[in-house]
Amino acid sequence: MTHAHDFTLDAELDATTTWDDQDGDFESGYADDTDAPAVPKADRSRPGYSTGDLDLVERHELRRVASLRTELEDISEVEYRQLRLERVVLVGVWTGGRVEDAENSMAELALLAETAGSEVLEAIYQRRQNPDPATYIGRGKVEGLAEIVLATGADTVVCDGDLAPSQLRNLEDKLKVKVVDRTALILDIFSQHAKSREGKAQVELAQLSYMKQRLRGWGGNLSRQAGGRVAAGAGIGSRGPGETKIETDRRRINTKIAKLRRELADMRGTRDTKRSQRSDRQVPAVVIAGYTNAGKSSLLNRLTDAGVLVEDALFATLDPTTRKTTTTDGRVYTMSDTVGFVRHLPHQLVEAFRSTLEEVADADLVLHVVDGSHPDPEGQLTAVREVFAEIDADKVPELVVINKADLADPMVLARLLQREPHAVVVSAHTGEGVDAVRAAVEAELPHPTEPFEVLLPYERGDLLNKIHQNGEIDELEHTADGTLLRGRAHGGLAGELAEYAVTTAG
Ligand SMILES: Nc1nc2c(ncn2[C@@H]2O[C@H](COP(=O)(O)OP(=O)(O)OP(=O)(O)O)[C@@H](O)[C@H]2O)c(=O)[nH]1
Ligand SMILES: [Mg+2]
Repeated sequence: MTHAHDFTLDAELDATTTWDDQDGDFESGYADDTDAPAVPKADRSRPGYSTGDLDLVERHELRRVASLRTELEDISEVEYRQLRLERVVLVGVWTGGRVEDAENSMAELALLAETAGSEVLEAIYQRRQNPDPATYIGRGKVEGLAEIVLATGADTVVCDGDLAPSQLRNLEDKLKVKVVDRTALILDIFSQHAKSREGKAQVELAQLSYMKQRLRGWGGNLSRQAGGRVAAGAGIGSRGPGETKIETDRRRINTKIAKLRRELADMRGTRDTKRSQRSDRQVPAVVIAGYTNAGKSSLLNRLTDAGVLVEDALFATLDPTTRKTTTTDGRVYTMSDTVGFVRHLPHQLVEAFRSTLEEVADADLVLHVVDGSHPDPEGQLTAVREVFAEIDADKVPELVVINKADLADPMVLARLLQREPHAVVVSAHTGEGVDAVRAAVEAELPHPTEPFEVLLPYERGDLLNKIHQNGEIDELEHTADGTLLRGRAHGGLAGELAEYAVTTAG
């Protein structure tokens, strides 16, 4: 059993099955073959499910009625079709590299699927030079996959890639269940989690663009769909799907996309104004970024008591959440949470989320959080840095924070520290290392540079406050005429202080 592996996940991922083109058979990945059940454990543990062939066929028929065919109707409403994933089988194609990479990729897909609210019944991948242009996995393997779908009672197959519309359609035709790709899955998660107006608009835009590309591919399905619905006794004669309908849909999608783009441009204007106000005030901005599920929101909570939503689901954060906080010596700075990164983030999403990510490029410091307990933290660091480079955020000073120290293997932590000598090890969970992170952040914050020496009258307590919050004080003395201060401030504040400057003669 060369590729046998149980994922070390909480996921109900009981088995990995690998197909190898060389030997033609597919291999089931149960670690112990004597224990290999006829159906995956997840299914066995489900009371009321029998594995009789007839039942399977019946369940299959039921699911078919409730699957994609009926949901295509949504397109005419110019609404993104809801995936409503429930019981899924994951499928990947492993084209090269280490076995662990293939399995990490599948494990991540499993986490994504669970985040979307589905139950993972089985994960399989095939070793092959390239994905099949027609069916993603090898044509000969589709039948085997169909059997697994039937045996597990899955209602959806999720492919670990960005599939062509024709590939999705071919697989759906053969498997008789809904087939989605990684992009659709991520879009679905985004749409479930987006909360702010801007976040929602961005997700919708990305969904519409994705859908528009697929409309062409679904043309054939749309026509055939009528038969399916007639057979199911629904919508007889009430709809006439066909090319004209697709054209209408496409036009409506285009109109909606244009409208969303305009709205987003407006929202972005507001955001830029806010940001320039901040840079006028010279309040340093720290941004927490990193791979999804690394613990960014948890760390922000620890550092600022912000109460940001923390969820053991990928993409818990979709709103840029900014908090104001202070250093131990009273200087004010902001700290923002960001949306988590994923590998192979669909290109249309990178663009859609650019305004969120741009915050990283504008920051004075990035806290790059990585999950030290993940099987491949180095891979995550690299993947995130690639995105930083894409959005011109790679020039921003970066502080690597290795989180989940309480879970991580000490050997892995040591290995990471060797690679990232300036990293800080922390557990947002236990609080271990949080003070070290805070100290490191304070040390990295840009310092004000304009020296001042002023005598502030006592009625200018407001200015004194500002100096405390945004400047640095070297000397402070209370005199009969006011407060005598020496230190450094940012340009704006230094300008305000100018009128109280102490002349050397004083
Ligand atoms: N054991 C342990 N769990 C942690 C730690 N930090 C975070 N977690 C858990 O990891 C999960 C993800 O944490 P979040 O803070 O939501 O992660 P995130 O990076 O903000 O995730 P997204 O916003 O989805 O990208 C949650 O279940 C946390 O409770 C830690 O130091 N130790
Ligand atoms: Mg978060």
